[in-house]
Amino acid sequence: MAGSTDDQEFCLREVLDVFKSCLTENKEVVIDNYVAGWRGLVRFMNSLGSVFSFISKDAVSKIQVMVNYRNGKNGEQYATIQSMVTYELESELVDLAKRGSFPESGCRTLLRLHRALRWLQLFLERLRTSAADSKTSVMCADAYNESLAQHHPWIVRKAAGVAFCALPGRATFFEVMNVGPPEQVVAMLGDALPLISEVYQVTEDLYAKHNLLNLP
Ligand SMILES: CCCCCCCCCCCCC/C=C/[C@@H](O)[C@H](COP(=O)(O)O)NC(=O)CCCCCCCCCCCCCCC
Repeated sequence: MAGSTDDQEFCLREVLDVFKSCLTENKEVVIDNYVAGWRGLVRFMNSLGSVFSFISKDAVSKIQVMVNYRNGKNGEQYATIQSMVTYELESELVDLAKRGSFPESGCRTLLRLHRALRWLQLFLERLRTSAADSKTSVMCADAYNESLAQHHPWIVRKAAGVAFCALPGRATFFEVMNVGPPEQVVAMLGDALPLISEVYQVTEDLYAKHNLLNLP
């Protein structure tokens, strides 16, 4: 990703721009860009401290599964989420009801990231509309409870709750984003959110159409 390979130069705008570039003209979601977006987010999360490492480890391993498919012999089939779904379903490479021969199918792996994208969308929307004295930990927990938490067992929810308490306050959080003064952060979020939401919705509709929203 141009310009954001160095932690010092990290800017969240560039990361969110990558999500903007995910959608092709005919509304397909490009996996390389989707995965690059997640990489940038993970880098941002790592810069917030090591309490988040259990979260980033899981995200990194899912990102790696997708990268391996892209680099594998059927890489072309994994160019977009749409082509992946078609390919994996037609070739019967997905465990549909319970985990079996394909515990790391592209479809189920991407579904985990997709659910996390819903968390991101809700969290960024809260950040965007928050007052200067709002608590990031509360915004993050609310977004999580409304989305990802519903798919996580108690122990993961508990650990996530502990990690959220370690989030820096809104002012510091905005500084780490490295986008500029708070008004600029808010404006940047306003630009980025509709596109992130669109990527989310296109994926959600595709998964719903193929009955893949509950893949084990
Ligand atoms: C900045 C604060 C970061 C808060 C992150 C909120 C998300 C909390 C997720 C907690 C996940 C705990 C780790 C374990 C997950 C897995 O059990 C679970 C299920 O996987 P399985 O079916 O293979 O077993 N995995 C998942 O649900 C995928 C989780 C992926 C999480 C990616 C989070 C990346 C966060 C990027 C933060 C960027 C913030 C930018 C805001 C300006």
